Amino acid sequence: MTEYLSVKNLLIERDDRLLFKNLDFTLTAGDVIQLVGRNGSGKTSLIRTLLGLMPDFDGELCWKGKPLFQEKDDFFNNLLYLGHKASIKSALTAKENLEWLVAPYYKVTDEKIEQALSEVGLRGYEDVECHSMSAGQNRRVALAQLYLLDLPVWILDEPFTAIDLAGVAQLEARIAEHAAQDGAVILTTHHVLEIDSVKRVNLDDFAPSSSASNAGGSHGS
Ligand SMILES: Nc1ncnc2c1ncn2[C@@H]1O[C@H](COP(=O)(O)OP(=O)(O)OP(=O)(O)O)[C@@H](O)[C@H]1O
Repeated sequence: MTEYLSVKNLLIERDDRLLFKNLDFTLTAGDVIQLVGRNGSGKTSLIRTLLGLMPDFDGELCWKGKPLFQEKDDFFNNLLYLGHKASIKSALTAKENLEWLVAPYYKVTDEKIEQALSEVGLRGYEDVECHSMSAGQNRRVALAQLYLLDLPVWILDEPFTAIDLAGVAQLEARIAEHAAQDGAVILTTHHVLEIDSVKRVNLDDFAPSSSASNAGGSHGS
């Protein structure tokens, strides 16, 4: 099984305030890791650190066993990242947004985009400008990337935001399907996920006052 990411003895501070320390986990093919923790515990900060956007940290981050930032081209070539904002341009149509979002990877056909939009419940919305769609529909346009891009590692920050119950169930099914096909997923959400064998990493366990953090850490599943 490919070991994609490993996080060893990670410590992150923001504005001189310790968020967590002694954090350890690995992301292997087939894994779904749910980052949990109270508001402000550092879930997004951890994701930003993995993406290289917060370079001040202590600890070791590896991609396929080698230092992550030496391997960042391979990492980014294998990564689908969806941030907690949907990253949708309101002046563009659903189809134009998806063309723009997948352009760094490859050119997709209109048919593939239509299929992906149909998967997220937006059949017939291809040529609708996103400013005239709801928040949940905008999120669904972004989520259509999960049906378009063939990338093994997904990092999804609050992907369920604004999504209705049926959409949540469908997204959970897509995540489980990806993992079953040897993909790997890290996501943040406050939802209780209906996905078998999801591993939970609770950042509260690694917060400064926590005994796990002081004792060297562990992660639950
Ligand atoms: N833009 C920022 N500049 C400085 N500090 C920030 C910024 N955003 C967040 N922080 C600090 O970093 C800490 C961690 O924030 P982060 O967004 O990583 O938490 P989170 O676990 O993702 O929270 P939530 O569950 O509310 O999304 C917060 O307690 C906050 O004090």
